[in-house]
Amino acid sequence: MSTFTIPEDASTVQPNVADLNAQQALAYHSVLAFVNSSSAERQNFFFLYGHGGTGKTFLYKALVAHLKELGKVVLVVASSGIAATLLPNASTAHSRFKIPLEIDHTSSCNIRKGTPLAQSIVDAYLIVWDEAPMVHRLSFEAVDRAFCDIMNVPFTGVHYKPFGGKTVLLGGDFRQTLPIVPDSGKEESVDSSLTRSYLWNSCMVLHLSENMRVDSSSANNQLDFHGMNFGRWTLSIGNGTMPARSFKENQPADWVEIPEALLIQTVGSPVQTMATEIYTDFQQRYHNISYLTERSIITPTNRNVTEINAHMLALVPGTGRSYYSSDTLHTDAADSYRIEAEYPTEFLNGLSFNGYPEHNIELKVFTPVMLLRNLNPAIGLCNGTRLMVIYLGHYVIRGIIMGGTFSGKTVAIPRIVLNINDHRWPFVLKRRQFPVRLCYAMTINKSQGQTLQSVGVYLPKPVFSHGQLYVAVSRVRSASGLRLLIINEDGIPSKYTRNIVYQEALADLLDIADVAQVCLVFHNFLF
Ligand SMILES: Nc1ncnc2c1ncn2[C@@H]1O[C@H](COP(=O)(O)OP(=O)(O)OP(=O)(O)O)[C@@H](O)[C@H]1O
Repeated sequence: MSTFTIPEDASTVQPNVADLNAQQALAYHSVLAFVNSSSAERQNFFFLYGHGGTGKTFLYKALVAHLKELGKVVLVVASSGIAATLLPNASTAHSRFKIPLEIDHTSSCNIRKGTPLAQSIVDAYLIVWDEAPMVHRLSFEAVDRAFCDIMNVPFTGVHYKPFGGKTVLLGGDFRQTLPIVPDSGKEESVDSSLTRSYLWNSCMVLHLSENMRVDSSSANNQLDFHGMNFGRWTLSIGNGTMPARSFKENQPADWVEIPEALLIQTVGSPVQTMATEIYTDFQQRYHNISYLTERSIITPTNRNVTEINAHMLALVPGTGRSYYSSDTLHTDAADSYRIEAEYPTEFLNGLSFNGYPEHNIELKVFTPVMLLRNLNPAIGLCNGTRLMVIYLGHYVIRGIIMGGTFSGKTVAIPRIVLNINDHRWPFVLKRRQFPVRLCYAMTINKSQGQTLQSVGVYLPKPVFSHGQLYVAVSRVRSASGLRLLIINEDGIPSKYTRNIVYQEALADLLDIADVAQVCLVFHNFLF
């Protein structure tokens, strides 16, 4: 596939300790010092806390590279597939640690002692887990129970050690999206946060605050965004400190004004305007993998993602290929004949589910697609991996991975059977389909963790959950790469949009400066 120019991707750069800034170096040495310490009081549970772009991923990579060089076993996981593709040899935490999907206060992971997986945990010198705030606290507690069991450490009492004494470095940013708790509100969301777990009491927080993504020397970033530079402006959205107002009585005052310099004024169709703004010169560049890798339109809902993708697909020259799924239902109900008769195949074909492929997928060569399942993390095929399609076969689709540590690799995607268990229906839908969807546009939640050159934030409706606006505006290095298109409920372009920040989710980190100081004291003591 040498005819394609593979984009230079920052995520493939291998950082080492000399590249770290002062805060990163402090965190790096602190973890290593505590890991190496033989003290009974040895700290073994860390949280690397820093807002988007402070170089958490960069730091994990430096740590992992150093320990691998010393021949140590390091397990690297991330809460989402896309975050896993940005780290070396990482997989999702759920697949690696066999965390149950249905989880409660007594759950443990499905890891049996004596198995190779259990042994890899025993052997691990360090366990790194990125984007931790996205996962429900019960998942960490299940991992804690499982590790205690594997390490023969009592789960309660004075001899208890978090994670059975294994050194665990979690990281992420509580300003970004929290765990998705279906049909729930703010309280459940905040309660699901890691900071509400008993584990949090034993955690040492390491703090990064210097934004390495936003290029502070760029003139664009020095522009005045409501009295702030671009980096501070994005952070004030994340912190919820940007002045906000309400437009209706009895509604929270969480509508913020977006600076004119970042706004797109629509002319005609909003989707077309957004597409033209972000996919400039598309007719000449639709097949250029660098061009596709470095840009995306992001929006809160799948409905708008589908609308934009369909618009972009129509602009790609040539005829495409349609792939239809084979859909069957499975039920254990006594009256299964009645259920099968009530939900014929045509009905099943018409069902759409978040995170699953459609019955009918239309693709063309050169279109970007996102993988919807962890097919093989070892070769970069994770839920969230982006690929540019280069071959549309009957049994297989081939594509080139866009971004992440496997950028530029050619891979094959097979059809698989997906079991879709949605509480709205009295059956499990078995859909045999290629687990992909077009990704000229993606949801804000899917974009978390990515660094892009050009991002269009399409808001025909405002965001609906904590951290989404912050994730959306903090994907770029420079203000010049960010454009927002906001439509109000009267269908008119607007400069106001909602910024939902659950202060309760951030409150547990207010004393962070003190914790960082404690870390510094230990660091000075140990060196
Ligand atoms: N010390 C450094 N020197 C040079 N570049 C750096 C350094 N630290 C981070 N970067 C670069 O800054 C950008 C953001 O870093 P990174 O992705 O590690 O941040 P993050 O904290 O993981 O962000 P997010 O929370 O949004 O995932 C990347 O392009 C990375 O290569």
